[in-house]
Amino acid sequence: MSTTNDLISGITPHAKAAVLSEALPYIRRFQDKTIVVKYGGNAMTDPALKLGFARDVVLLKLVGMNPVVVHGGGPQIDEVLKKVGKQGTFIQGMRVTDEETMDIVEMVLGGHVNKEIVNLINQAGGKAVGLTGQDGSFIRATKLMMPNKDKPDEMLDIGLVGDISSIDPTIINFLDSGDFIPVIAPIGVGPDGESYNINADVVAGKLAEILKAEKLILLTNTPGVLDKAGNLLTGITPRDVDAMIADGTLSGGMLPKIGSALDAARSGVKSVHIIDGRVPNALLLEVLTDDGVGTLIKSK
Ligand SMILES: Nc1ncnc2c1ncn2[C@@H]1O[C@H](COP(=O)(O)OP(=O)(O)O)[C@@H](O)[C@H]1O
Ligand SMILES: CC(=O)N[C@@H](CCC(=O)OP(=O)(O)O)C(=O)O
Repeated sequence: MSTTNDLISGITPHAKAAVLSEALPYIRRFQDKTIVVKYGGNAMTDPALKLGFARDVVLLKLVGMNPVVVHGGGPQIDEVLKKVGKQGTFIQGMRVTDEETMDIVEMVLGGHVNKEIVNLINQAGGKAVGLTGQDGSFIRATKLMMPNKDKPDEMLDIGLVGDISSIDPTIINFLDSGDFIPVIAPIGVGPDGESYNINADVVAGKLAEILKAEKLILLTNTPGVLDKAGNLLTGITPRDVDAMIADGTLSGGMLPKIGSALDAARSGVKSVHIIDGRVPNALLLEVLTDDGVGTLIKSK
């Protein structure tokens, strides 16, 4: 994987200055605005990319925006499940979560992955604070009952998976105003204090809505949303999404992602993007340059 230094080594000083200058209108436009960034587990594979992501987040904070990071970690959970002889099972993009799996989810997401991102952001010069929805009970959830898409009047029980009932933004606003960068693991707390596993795209979408975010950016491991032939779609509407779900073009982890992205766009988040987290500095490209990357999710 090439580093930022490799990428810019052949560029003239004038071209570098031009890129910085191009960022100015975006820095002004997004001053004090909240940008919710979902960092998917599939985009977290390469150490140089992870460091680059952390640097991008810190840069956005230092130029006056309020980045809020929500992370996933599906593949990282699968790795630990495998070590204990369990196989991850998903229904419509949601992990079937029994008690043992939930313990592993808390350990991997709330522990290892969360602290790694916090540490990387801090190493890059930011002040990150890691949270799960258990902290201050800020993400409340109840057990999700999922409609069976083959039998519409039947509900599926997929274990300790949470349906968000409320998000209290107080702690996030408090951290933002203190120049901290919140880093959130997608775990909710139930009425009796129990933990629920929630898809990270769903948490990011709902949080963007509640925080009245300017942008929601979902970083994943594809160039964006792809059509049937595998070509990148630079923009999609709700009608496109319905058609692509019906004909199976959208499947697996893309289902909760696209659903959350659409909900956020319809609830007033000004721009919602699904972008390729494997591209170095993807976040900066999306926020600070004229060249949007990935797919823009339109509200209508
Ligand atoms: N039409 C589509 N366009 C792009 N990706 C798709 C599509 N349909 C299904 N996918 C799958 O969705 C995956 C991204 O979701 P997911 O695995 O949950 O990633 P993340 O960890 O980033 O949330 C892609 O790697 C791809 O396999
Ligand atoms: C209910 C559910 O599916 N939870 C997800 C939470 C992590 C996640 O969403 O990770 P990615 O963003 O990397 O896919 C899971 O257990 O995998």
